[in-house]
Amino acid sequence: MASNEGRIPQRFQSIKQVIIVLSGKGGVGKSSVSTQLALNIYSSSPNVRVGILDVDLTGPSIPRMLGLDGHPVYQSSDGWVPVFADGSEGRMSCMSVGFLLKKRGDSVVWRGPKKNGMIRQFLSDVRWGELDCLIIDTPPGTSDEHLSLMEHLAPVHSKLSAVIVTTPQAVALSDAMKCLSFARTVNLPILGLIENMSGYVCPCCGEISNVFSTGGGEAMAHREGLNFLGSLPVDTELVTLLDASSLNGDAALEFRNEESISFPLMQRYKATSSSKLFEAILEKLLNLERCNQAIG
Ligand SMILES: Nc1ncnc2c1ncn2[C@@H]1O[C@H](COP(=O)(O)OP(=O)(O)OP(=O)(O)O)[C@@H](O)[C@H]1O
Ligand code: SF4
Repeated sequence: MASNEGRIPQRFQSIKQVIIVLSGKGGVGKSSVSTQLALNIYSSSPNVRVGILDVDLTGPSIPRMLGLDGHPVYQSSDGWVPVFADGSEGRMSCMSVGFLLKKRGDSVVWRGPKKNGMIRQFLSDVRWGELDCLIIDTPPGTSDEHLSLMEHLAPVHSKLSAVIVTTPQAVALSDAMKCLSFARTVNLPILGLIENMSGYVCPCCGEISNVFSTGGGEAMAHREGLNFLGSLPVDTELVTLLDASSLNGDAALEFRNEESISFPLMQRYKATSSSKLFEAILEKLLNLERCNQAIG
């Protein structure tokens, strides 16, 4: 796998901010938080340009969540052209190993060096152009992918930081602590922590009930001196939305035609209660000064 490592600084020169989304445990909602972060940043201003790089090599889900499954990636003489979200007028772009697999469901079984090569190639070869923010969705835990990202990005980008996603349960919190420890070890500033699947939004009346424990993420943030960015309840509307985005063929067309206005995913997302809650999270993020972000 050829890569052009020397191009990484030049590629990242035109990207104002890079946010790495981390979680200690799988399935806590890291990819859906990455997707929501991108959608909220996109809609925060009419000229904002946002990219998502999905480096969850063994379980890429961003193309599915953005409704971009199966889109081809073009290789130009100057590198890979990212995939643009339908109707986003080129303001939301995405790159994922999911676009490079022959079919959805194919798995990537790679050892460390090959994974590192892929990440290096993503960082050096994707033509993001000017971006206000690049969000990087990572695999759960802290592994080759995270080390590789830090090795290549920390020396070239001064606005590199992370968001940690956890659920409130003890097992997820204990894994989130490992992420925090990783971030501290590699001097990665943490913007804050989001507690996902915290309570349940009733689809009938919108009331939030605490089915499982809640508040564990907030308590951990306070204990560790992190910014607590907010809680997101289990939201069936959000699941329906992200699952519908993954439809292919006729079903997807039918879904898209219901909302013929540009960027149908965004229209649907804005109607969910998660979107309102995430607006507050973004507000907090935007207000954070970088000097308050660094920890440890
Ligand atoms: N707040 C939420 N309410 C309801 N469903 C959610 C919520 N957050 C995530 N989900 C759903 O839970 C599932 C797992 O979420 P997601 O893929 O974002 O997790 P993940 O941490 O990225 O997982 P992994 O890294 O292990 O692939 C998805 O089907 C997603 O739609
Ligand atoms: S939250 Fe309770 S009261 Fe509200 S609709 Fe659901 S079941 Fe009924």
